[in-house]
Amino acid sequence: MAKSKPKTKRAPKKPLKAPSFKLSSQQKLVWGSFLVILGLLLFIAFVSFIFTGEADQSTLSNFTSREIETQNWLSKSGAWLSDFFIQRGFGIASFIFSGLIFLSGVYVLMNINKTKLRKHWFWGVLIIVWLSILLGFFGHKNDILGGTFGFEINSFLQDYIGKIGTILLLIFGFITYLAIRFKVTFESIAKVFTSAKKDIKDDLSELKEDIIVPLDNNLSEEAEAIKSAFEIPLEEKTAEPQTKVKPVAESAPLEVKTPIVEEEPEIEIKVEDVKEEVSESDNLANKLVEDFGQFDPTLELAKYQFPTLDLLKKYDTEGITINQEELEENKNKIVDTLKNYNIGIASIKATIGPTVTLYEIVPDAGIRISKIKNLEDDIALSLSALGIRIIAPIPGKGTIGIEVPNKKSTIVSMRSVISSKKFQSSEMQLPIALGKTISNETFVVDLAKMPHLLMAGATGQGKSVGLNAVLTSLLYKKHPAEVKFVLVDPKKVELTLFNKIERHYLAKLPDSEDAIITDNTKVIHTLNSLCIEMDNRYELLKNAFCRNIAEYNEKFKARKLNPNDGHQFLPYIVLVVDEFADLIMTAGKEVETPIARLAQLARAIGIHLIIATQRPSVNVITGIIKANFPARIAFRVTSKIDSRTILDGSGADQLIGRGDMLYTQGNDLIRVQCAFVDTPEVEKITDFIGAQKAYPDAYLLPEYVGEESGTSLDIDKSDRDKLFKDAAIVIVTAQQGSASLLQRKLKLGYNRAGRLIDQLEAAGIVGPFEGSKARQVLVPDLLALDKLLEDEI
Ligand SMILES: Nc1ncnc2c1ncn2[C@@H]1O[C@H](COP(=O)(O)OP(=O)(O)OP(=O)(O)O)[C@@H](O)[C@H]1O
Repeated sequence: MAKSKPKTKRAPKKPLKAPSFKLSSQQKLVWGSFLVILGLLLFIAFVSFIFTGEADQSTLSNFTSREIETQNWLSKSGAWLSDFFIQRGFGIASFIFSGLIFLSGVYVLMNINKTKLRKHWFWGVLIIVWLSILLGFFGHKNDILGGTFGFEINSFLQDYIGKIGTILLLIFGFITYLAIRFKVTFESIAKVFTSAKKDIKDDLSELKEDIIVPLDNNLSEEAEAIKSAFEIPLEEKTAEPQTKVKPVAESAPLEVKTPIVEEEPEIEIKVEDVKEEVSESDNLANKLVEDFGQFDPTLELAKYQFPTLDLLKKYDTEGITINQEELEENKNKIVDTLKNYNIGIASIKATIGPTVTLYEIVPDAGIRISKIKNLEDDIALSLSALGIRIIAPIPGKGTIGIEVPNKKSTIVSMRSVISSKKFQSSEMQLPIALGKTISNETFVVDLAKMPHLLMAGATGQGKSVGLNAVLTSLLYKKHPAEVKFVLVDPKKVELTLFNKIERHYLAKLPDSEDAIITDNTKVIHTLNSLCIEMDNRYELLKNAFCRNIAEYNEKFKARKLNPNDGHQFLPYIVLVVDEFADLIMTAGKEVETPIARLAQLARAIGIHLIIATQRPSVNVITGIIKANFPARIAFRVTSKIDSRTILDGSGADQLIGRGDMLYTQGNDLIRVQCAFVDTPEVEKITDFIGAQKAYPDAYLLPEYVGEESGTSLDIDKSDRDKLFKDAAIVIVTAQQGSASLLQRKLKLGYNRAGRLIDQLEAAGIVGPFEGSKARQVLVPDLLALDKLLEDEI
């Protein structure tokens, strides 16, 4: 069946262009001023038309003749336009048109969100129509009140539903408008009346207090009568007002209440109390929202512009190329190999992805799945390709999948995933566009749902690119007020570019100069500080009766939480640790404990962890860390054991590198080609953001006072390691206080060497921990050491 001619064809590409219609700054200026001026001209022409319209009527038929003069302030065009809009159109409601056009100009000039403008136009046109019909009701043919439109529609309606029907229809239109546009409800109208009633009641009680001296008894009685008249419907609707109009002493509200208490269970009364309290605070919040609108966390950087798509690169090699010959060849090889082992195939189907093609086969009835699974190596051999992965069966499909790498892989650009509809229209809290799946769909996940991410892979397989893809996604979707990054980069080179957006997006310790953390002591401080931030946030959530950060922020935006009680809008915090193995090796438990604590507890309060490591060994990814990182990404690793450590199964060892990855968030393994974002692209994005107005400082984390100086000095002499003296000799001889020196010279494990260093510090032989530098040796030579040790005894 092989075809003689290799036929290549391009798969239909998804449109890469951003959906929005963009104008350059110059075009905006031209368009904006054009619309503003047009709006003004129309307004002037319309006003003039009210006075000169009648006189100009006769001139309209001779519009082209220069001899005939018009009186409109804007001459012939003014007269014609006004006649068109007002007389023959919508009557004086047409003034709204000039307003809408003027407003559109302002929006374009000031680059304000266009969705709001669309709303204004929508409602504006509806009001024009409604007003024109309403005014047409009162007007006559050919008058300017409702215009021809208003008059004609009116006469049409009146023919069919009569005058009363038309009025009722107009009222209905008005109510619908209020309900949809201003969300007015029957309850809110009732509330307005109730609060008015309450105001009057308060005024009356004040009045009553003023009239203490019964000089004017009648007035006091009157006031009381009015007061009780209002009280009755609140307490008990059935009670007759007359019974209440009694002298103050006899009005006895207790009498009314007692039967209620007896008949009704107590709980109901309590419920009413609570309701009143809640509604009062709600009322205040509603009023604040009415007056000032919802709290907008982005207000401080209101003019902040999100990075544009053109900062990201387009790649020529993008788009899937289908090589029919390759497909056919691979299919035949798979079928033949399976046939050699007596496995018949009922059907075979291919799905082409960016780096691999998935062949889905349905074996003949009675074939055992394990038999096919065991043939992984044989199929790889016959296809002479690395990175064959067999998925038997594909979850939820009832077929067996064989993934075969494409001869020519295609790059998935960051631009293509960021511009995808799936990412652009995602409603996720922290959306991350990771790349494309085997079926070429953009793969978007929510970091807030993960809630933490573990990334592992051998060196050079795409981890750093993956981290950059995650950070880029968030930069494209989240305002600086909504998310903050804590970046830990022991390699000191990978994340430095993000320094430029320190005052926009980064969080740091109050006393530190650099926001990106490269030093191990600082990492420990930062992690502990994040734990404090976590505890503080939990306290805030508890006080606000919220279960998670999303609820809390919603409540804060609705102005239901008082900033004077310490409440504030809480941005998400994303902690990114590159080279986690390095940290664990040098700081061990000190790092593991806060990380584990954050991983266990921080999800609800919006702190999310992303940890990347080159060495996915069990002493780096410990059980406690694994248990709290259900979402994992595995790039290619070198051994099955490493794959098992990350994914709890094999697969990562069969990837082909360069961003080919497996993603899991529990059970399913999804193969994704990671989106590629290059350093120059990240640089452009950070430059773009960095050039804009920023907050005065990075987001400050709570202060953490380290304890390491105290703890090490508490070590008891009797607890010293047997090798303590030997270690001291090694350190003093080499004049270098490092644990790795002890490891090498005394052939020790890291932990024991670390303990020895702590003991040497306690004994005053080496100085305190200084991050990546070796500790200072405080004893100059062996003689001094001998003396020091003797003195101790
Ligand atoms: N998604 C991708 N698409 C195409 N090529 C990629 C992708 N990811 C990585 N590569 C290629 O692999 C190279 C190494 O990637 P990267 O620097 O991310 O590896 P790494 O795992 O971080 O390595 P190290 O651990 O040494 O820092 C990149 O320079 C790039 O050429």
